[in-house]
Amino acid sequence: MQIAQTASTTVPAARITLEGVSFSRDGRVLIHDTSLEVSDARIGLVGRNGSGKTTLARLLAGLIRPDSGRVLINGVDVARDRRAAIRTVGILFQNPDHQIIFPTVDEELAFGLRQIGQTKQVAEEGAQQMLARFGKSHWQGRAVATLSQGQRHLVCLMAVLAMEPALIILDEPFTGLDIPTMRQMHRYLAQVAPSVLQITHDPAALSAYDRVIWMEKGAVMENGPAEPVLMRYEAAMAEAQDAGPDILD
Ligand SMILES: Nc1ncnc2c1ncn2[C@@H]1O[C@H](COP(=O)(O)OP(=O)(O)OP(=O)(O)O)[C@@H](O)[C@H]1O
Repeated sequence: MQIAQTASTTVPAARITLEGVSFSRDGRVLIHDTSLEVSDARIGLVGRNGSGKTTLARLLAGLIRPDSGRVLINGVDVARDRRAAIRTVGILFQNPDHQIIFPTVDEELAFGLRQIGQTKQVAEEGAQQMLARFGKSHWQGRAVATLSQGQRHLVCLMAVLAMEPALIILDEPFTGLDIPTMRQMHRYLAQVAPSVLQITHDPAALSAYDRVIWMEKGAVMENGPAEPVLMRYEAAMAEAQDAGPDILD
């Protein structure tokens, strides 16, 4: 088991288990009978457009329920035990506006903490602490609508981190950010997140990762140490560049 060095403590990596997971929509199989057992601090998820990465991420977060099989994170069946799941897995989407539901920054941060059972007062204090930790105490009471896209990403990240999940899933959440902002986001994550699973189309973003899972057509094509898997993935993508998209349609 890999260990993540965070700013405050040493936390074991989350245990991710898929047992014969299948998922279909509109009569199409999007994830085919997939089994997996991994426990690493930094995991990359790569694959062509439509290969099933976001669907797998949503299954891992318990946002959708498998038609058959189970998804367990640290032993929590995330689709069935939603209460435990929101303490265990956090997910960051590409577009912060799909995630933020409250008008002000601190309401947004406190909401997640209320969801995990904290009282209003404790949740509000937790929101303030999170803002202070990121040097953003002056965002207290700030309207989300007045923040830039990068700043909204940071709000989403803080909201997820405040809940201290064992696993944070990033579904291309930094697309469209400028390079310094993206680097800053990664620095924050490196300091605080125990386990991260990142979906990306940029293999360079995964160079320091422990493991890479490569999806093809709704199944795991490869799952292993980052460097050799990325090498084979990049070689396959270079070869396939004229072969048309890998979509399940
Ligand atoms: N709600 C849905 N109903 C029907 N089909 C869907 C649904 N969501 C996704 N799909 C299909 O499932 C397949 C996998 O989609 P998914 O979003 O998981 O791929 P992805 O690997 O994340 O792709 P990308 O790299 O383009 O983001 C695609 O063919 C997509 O059209």
